[in-house]
Amino acid sequence: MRLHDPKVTEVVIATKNAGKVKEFEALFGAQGIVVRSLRDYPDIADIPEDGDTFAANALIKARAVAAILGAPVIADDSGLAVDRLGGAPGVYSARYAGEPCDDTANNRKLLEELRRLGPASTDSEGEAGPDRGAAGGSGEPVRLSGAQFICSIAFVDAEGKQIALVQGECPGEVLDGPRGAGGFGYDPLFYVPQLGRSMAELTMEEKNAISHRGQALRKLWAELEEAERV
Ligand SMILES: O=P(O)(O)OP(=O)(O)OP(=O)(O)OC[C@H]1O[C@@H](n2cnc3c(O)ncnc32)[C@H](O)[C@@H]1O
Ligand SMILES: [Mg+2]
Repeated sequence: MRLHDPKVTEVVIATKNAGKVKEFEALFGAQGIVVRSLRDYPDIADIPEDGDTFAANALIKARAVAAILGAPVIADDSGLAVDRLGGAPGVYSARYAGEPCDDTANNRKLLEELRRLGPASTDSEGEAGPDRGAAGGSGEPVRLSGAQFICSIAFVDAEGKQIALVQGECPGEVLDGPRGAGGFGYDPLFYVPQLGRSMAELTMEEKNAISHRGQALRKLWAELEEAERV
């Protein structure tokens, strides 16, 4: 990938999330691009994320940091949309259990909310199959609901003008308890049916190959390459 300008060797990503930074480092590192994040700029205050959508929040973060640094900036706004919770926690994923953001508390709240609804059954979602919502003694993990990880990535120039805005999605299911020690956030509760493992049981490469973030970033690369061609 050439990020807009082939001479670019470094990108700024408007995130404080260490898990996101590691994933972006792996994704951009493969292109020889160094990632800077807000962890390198500790004086930049928290940016209010008051948009209604992931896309709006990604743009808010990218523009706020571009204005401070006077440089092009990428931002990622992402989260989990759970079918049986009507798409919650959605844009509130980071503060689902309140502020400050606490992954363990968020995961606990997600399990509480789903258990409150009772067992997943074949009726509520219409798509439940024999291995959903019941362990059935088959060794299959218990899944409480279908869900999607969603990631919007915004790229703005130094003046805050939108260069690209893309979104990636990753479908899966919410487990009834955590599995695995990798990843971050909701990964231990997010089961990837086609791999038979939770997101937290995947290597970084496996996660980036299928994740909402990996997909969004590949769309961004494709858009920028297309823009350079015309
Ligand atoms: O705003 P920044 O500084 O980027 O960091 P953040 O952690 O607040 O990020 P968001 O506002 O985008 O909120 C995303 C929430 O969704 C969760 N999340 C996003 N991507 C995830 C992933 O790949 N795996 C697990 N959880 C994820 C994450 O843990 C947060 O709770
Ligand atoms: Mg945030």
